[in-house]
Amino acid sequence: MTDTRPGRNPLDIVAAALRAGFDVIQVRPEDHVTDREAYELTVRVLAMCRELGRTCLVNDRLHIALAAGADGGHVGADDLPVAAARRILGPDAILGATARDPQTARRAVADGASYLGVGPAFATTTKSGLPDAIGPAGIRAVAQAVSVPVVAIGGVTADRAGELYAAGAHAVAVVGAVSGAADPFAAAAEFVR
Ligand SMILES: Cc1ncc(COP(=O)(O)OP(=O)(O)O)c(N)n1
Ligand SMILES: Cc1nc(C(=O)O)sc1CCOP(=O)(O)O
Ligand SMILES: [Mg+2]
Repeated sequence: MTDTRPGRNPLDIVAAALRAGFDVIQVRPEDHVTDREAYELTVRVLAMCRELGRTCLVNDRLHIALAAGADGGHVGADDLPVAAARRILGPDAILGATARDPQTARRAVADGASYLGVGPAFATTTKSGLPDAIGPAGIRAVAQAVSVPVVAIGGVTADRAGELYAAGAHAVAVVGAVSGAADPFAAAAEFVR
């Protein structure tokens, strides 16, 4: 996931992550990023993904996903409802939804989510206001409740990703462990390894 916090260079990090073998990039423009900036970032990330046959999603701002021609988007509890997001993106787009418990997860899938972002797996400093970490057990509870892929998110490091896969995660999503690394390519490669 892109890191648009001040002082970060999201495009360089995305390039390193793609070079290391990441399959999916989610463009996640934070609130201070204008729509114009978010669109321009998405267009550039999408071009990098297309060149390598990887997938590009846009968080929250589905109009930008559509305008740029991205592969889909992601919504959470404060965003458009999943069913509305599905109507906007159409039947074939990838649509992720945040779910922290089995009941929310089942509802999101019924409303059209094609994968679920589940967390926070572990404590994170990247996003504030989150509930307590749910750990591998929380990931497992959701993974057992649905048949769509579960993406574990929140405080994920390469060292701890294995616990999440063992709990049923199909993938992990990461910001800080790659973006904040001294060598983002090496950090991303460690995840892939
Ligand atoms: C893969 C994935 N999982 C969860 C989220 C979080 O979405 P949300 O709860 O809407 O919070 P923001 O990312 O919008 O701040 C995500 N983006 N991606
Ligand atoms: C954006 C986001 N959403 C979360 C959730 O639990 O919904 S955790 C999170 C932050 C992910 O960043 P990092 O890999 O640096 O912890
Ligand atoms: Mg959101």
